[in-house]
Amino acid sequence: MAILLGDVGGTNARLALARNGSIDTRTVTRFRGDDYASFDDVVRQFLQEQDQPRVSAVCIAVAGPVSGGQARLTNRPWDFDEDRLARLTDADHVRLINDLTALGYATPSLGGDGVAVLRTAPADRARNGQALVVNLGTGFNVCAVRSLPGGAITALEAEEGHTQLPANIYLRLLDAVGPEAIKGFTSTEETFAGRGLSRLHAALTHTAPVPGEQIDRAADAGDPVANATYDLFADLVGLLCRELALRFMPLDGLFLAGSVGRSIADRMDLFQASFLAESFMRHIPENTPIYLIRDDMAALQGCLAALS
Ligand SMILES: Nc1ncnc2c1ncn2[C@@H]1O[C@H](COP(=O)(O)OP(=O)(O)OP(=O)(O)O)[C@@H](O)[C@H]1O
Repeated sequence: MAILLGDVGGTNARLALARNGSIDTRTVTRFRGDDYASFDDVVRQFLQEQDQPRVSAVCIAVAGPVSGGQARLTNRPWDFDEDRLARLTDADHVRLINDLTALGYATPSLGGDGVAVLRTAPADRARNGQALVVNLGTGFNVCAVRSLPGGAITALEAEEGHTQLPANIYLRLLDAVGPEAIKGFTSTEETFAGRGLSRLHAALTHTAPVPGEQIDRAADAGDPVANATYDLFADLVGLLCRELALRFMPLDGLFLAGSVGRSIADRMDLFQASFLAESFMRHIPENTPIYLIRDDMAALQGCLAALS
């Protein structure tokens, strides 16, 4: 019987069925959160469309903290409950996990077109069995991954988006946007998620915030302020990733993810300049390879791995 997998972010929810140990790619469906009152409504519609009234197991990755079989999306008022999902799907086994934990579980199986190499590190000998996923999307979070003997991995939960900004990032922002606009940059997530990019652009243009995809398109079309926004943003993401590299030592790889993460991939020169800034322990960022997760289904793969 089929397994139900889900990746629920603040903007989009993706659902799929897996059969015989792999995702049935024909079933992958994206739902816009704004169009539904609850996640249960999304599940009901999906199972009906797939003509699949019951499944054997369920694993849903949620962009928010998970505890005691329950979860709540950070950036949308949806809640999740393993027992309720079991009743809805008739499944014997239901598991909720954090969406970044799911991406962490997916890292060993990423390959081919699913991942792009943004920077190679000089020495394979530096590998230490540790990796880090850094997601810039509707929200911001990280997942530290540790490889265990025998090929298993463990993925750690975190709420990095709700930490304070490092002082060097705060000061660089203060310099760029001034003492009034700096008040909006209250956390790592408010600075580095999609609304952080929008906030930065609004502060530099003195206009109302517009969505990140609009800034990306304007930058590609040669708009000077959109490009200045991205130049500063890529520089700040480099500084942040340098902090994260020192904190987690992900010498097997730092994996950027999320739509905002993907939008800075072609601005890696500015990112690298701050990522590799001259400093104590510079060899740690220097020995950290950087990858971009391009596979939109990576979190679903991680959900499947979490059930095995
Ligand atoms: N090309 C782009 N450039 C910059 N920002 C973008 C681009 N496309 C989408 N965004 C922004 O990315 C955010 C959505 O991120 P993503 O597509 O990773 O969704 P999500 O999975 O719902 O997010 P999360 O898992 O963080 O809750 C929105 O803030 C959106 O405005």
